[in-house]
Amino acid sequence: MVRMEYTGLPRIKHVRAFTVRGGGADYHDQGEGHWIDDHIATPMARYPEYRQSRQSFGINALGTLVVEIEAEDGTIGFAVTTGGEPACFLVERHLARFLEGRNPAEYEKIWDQMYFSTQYYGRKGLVVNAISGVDLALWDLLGKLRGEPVHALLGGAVRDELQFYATGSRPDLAKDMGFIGGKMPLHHGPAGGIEGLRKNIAELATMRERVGPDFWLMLDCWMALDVDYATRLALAANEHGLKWIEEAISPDDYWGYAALKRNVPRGMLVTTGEHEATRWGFRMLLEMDCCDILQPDVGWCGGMTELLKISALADAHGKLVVPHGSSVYSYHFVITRHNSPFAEFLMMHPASSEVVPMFHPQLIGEPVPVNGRLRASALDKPGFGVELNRDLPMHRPYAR
Ligand SMILES: C[C@H](O)[C@H](O)CC(=O)C(=O)O
Ligand SMILES: [Mg+2]
Repeated sequence: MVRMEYTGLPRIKHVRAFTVRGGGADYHDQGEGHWIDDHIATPMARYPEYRQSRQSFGINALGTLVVEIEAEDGTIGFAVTTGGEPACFLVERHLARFLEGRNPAEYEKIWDQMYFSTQYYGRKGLVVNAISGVDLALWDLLGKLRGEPVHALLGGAVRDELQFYATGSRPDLAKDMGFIGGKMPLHHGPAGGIEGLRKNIAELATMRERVGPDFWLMLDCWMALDVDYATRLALAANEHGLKWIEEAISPDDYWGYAALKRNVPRGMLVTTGEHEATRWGFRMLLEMDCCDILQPDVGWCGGMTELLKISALADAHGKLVVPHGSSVYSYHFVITRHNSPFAEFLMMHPASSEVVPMFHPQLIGEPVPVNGRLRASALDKPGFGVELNRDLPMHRPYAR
């Protein structure tokens, strides 16, 4: 039997990896005075010298990774994620071999080979960020080659628009801008003692007064707490209608999350997953009943190929998947899934007072919510529908 070339797509010619600094996919890499680096509770706050600023302990040490995949006909797919120079090494010196010369439609096999070839030193963190970047660039290329948006490749939109909640320092302003809720960073952790706990609750109470009884308010704890502190915070915050408590403890402490989920007041949601990776990591969260909403970051969890598996697993467990940040990579997913009913929008304006594109200045044509919403038709462009801002100074440290 003659086996037909089933896609007619040009093969992959070249994979390239670059670093770029200043916001964008490494959204913590912001200038001074930004709300995202203003005394936010972290696991490093146990050391007073690292308490005021997350940049002081290197939250922005990596910078952005840009992956470009060029096909033989000159079409280029690209993606951005966090990873910087070490991720460039991984992409150019290890992962590129699984793509060059291949058919871009073979994303399952390519993912499998990237993951299992790095498993002896990878599995989570930086290596999976790099795999995610390559995977997203591949989906972008596939969409561009087929002339279809990624959401169409995923099965198509299941609703006409996306609805967003906003993460930032001013949920009250987010409400005026039409968002459905506001997630604030927690400012004090266990090192701040009872005084800090009271300040956390006072901030929440002030915001509740400003936004009224119905607007969603959430707290992002960025892995800073222990189960006892998180439980006390949740109980006190319940009086002020906290909708969810996010990433309260270490992502490795599945047992702690299971305990926290049992401890929080009925109706309050426990969310986590932005620093979790792959179907196996999320399986732990699901089977140990760690949370109510999974929040994979599309650029960190293994990319779109892996997110589809994570979301199917979550669906079978009756759980929602609301990806962390990740801009267009998240929007193209959320619009296609019933168990992803709304999306996050990270307010990257330094004072959270204006809507600016989440990955500014790296993407050209990055859509932003208007009145807290985005029409599905705004995503109707080939691939992820954005272009790379080539005016930025990009560096290719491991060119081959
Ligand atoms: C605000 C949080 O500390 C973090 O910077 C962002 C995040 O975890 C989220 O958007 O979720
Ligand atoms: Mg978070």
